Amino acid sequence: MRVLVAGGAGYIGSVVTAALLADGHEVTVLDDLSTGHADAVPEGASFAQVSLHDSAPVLADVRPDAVLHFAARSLVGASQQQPEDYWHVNVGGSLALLEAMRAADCRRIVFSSTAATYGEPESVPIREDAPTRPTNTYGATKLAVDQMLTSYAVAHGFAAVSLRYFNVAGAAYGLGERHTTETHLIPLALQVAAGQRESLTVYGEDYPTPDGTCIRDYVHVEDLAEAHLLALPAPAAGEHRIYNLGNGTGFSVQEVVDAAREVTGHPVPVVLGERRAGDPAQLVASSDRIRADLGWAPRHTDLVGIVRDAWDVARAHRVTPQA
Ligand SMILES: NC(=O)c1ccc[n+]([C@@H]2O[C@H](COP(=O)([O-])OP(=O)(O)OC[C@H]3O[C@@H](n4cnc5c(N)ncnc54)[C@H](O)[C@@H]3O)[C@@H](O)[C@H]2O)c1
Ligand SMILES: O=c1ccn([C@@H]2O[C@H](COP(=O)(O)OP(=O)(O)O[C@H]3O[C@H](CO)[C@H](O)[C@H](O)[C@H]3O)[C@@H](O)[C@H]2O)c(=O)[nH]1
Repeated sequence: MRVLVAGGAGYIGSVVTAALLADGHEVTVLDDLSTGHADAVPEGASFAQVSLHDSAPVLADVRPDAVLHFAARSLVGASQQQPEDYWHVNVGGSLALLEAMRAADCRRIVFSSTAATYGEPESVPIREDAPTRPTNTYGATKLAVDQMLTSYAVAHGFAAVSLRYFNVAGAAYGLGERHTTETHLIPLALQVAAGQRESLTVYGEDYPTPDGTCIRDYVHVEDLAEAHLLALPAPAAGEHRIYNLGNGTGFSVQEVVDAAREVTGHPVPVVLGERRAGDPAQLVASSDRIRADLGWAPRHTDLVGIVRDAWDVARAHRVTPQA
């Protein structure tokens, strides 16, 4: 297929671009480099430094068979401070992209949705038929795009898949997480291990979990890439599917810190902090639907292995020069 990857210079988009190329697809990356890196675009992909809002000429020129849409603002805290930026990029940008697709007669799309569309869960593991009650603007904007896709499928014959990622982690194809503003637990713990930060603040130790710290579902980015390859041809015209993507197992913040110590062999000093607003005690996905429909099965489910892959690539990028 000829595929356009919006946001392919970012963490997940670059890994999926590499997987698409390895699978024999022709790839054009569209990215404004607002949080991505030009050198993350894998060799073999064409690159257009263009915003979602100005994507029409690129779509008209490339005439892709399908679009994979990763481009977004995705910091939960910032979404509460600057909601306008999140509605503009995530919703306005996605609408511009869908209209550019329609004009170029491309109606197949896989979209990066999120566990944040569910909000505080009533029960875990979380299934796709759970209520969607986002507790922050980021989750609300992603849910709005999911709904946009449903209506484009019904009205305009789009074949669409929303993949609701839980906590994406690890590295593949030499590509890992390199966010200038890093808020995610695993890269932060590894920066502490590398001596780039003094300590890691653990946001709360009094949750109703076995060790008192929050439990999350860390899914390896390589397993996520595999899910995109399976999802791409799956829906028929007029169909919008929604799939959760998680590891199936939850790990606590304390277990992540222990894994970071084990993998790196360095101390990871920890400071106990307040709970972070809006953090549910436990978020774990049921990925039964994508397993049943598409035969997806995560292969890199071991936490130490996930942390090791992240560490190896971070070191190779000299993000952790002391290591
Ligand atoms: N990392 C996670 O754990 C996680 C979890 C759930 C969902 N997601 C979603 O997955 C997607 C990828 O996440 P990531 O961690 O790789 O983020 P990232 O910031 O590394 O990648 C996003 C990419 O989109 C680009 N971009 C942003 N706005 C753009 C615009 N207006 N026009 C063109 N390009 C634009 C950025 O430059 C960047 O390269 C996002 O949509 C995010 O919301 C991520
Ligand atoms: O310095 C830190 C950073 C994180 N945490 C804790 O570690 C866990 C994981 O936090 P992350 O920030 O790495 O990830 P989140 O679970 O907050 O966010 C993830 O899930 C969200 C849905 O709730 C969104 O989908 C988001 O994009 C995705 O990264 C949380 O319990 C958090 O409180 C700490 O204790 N200290």
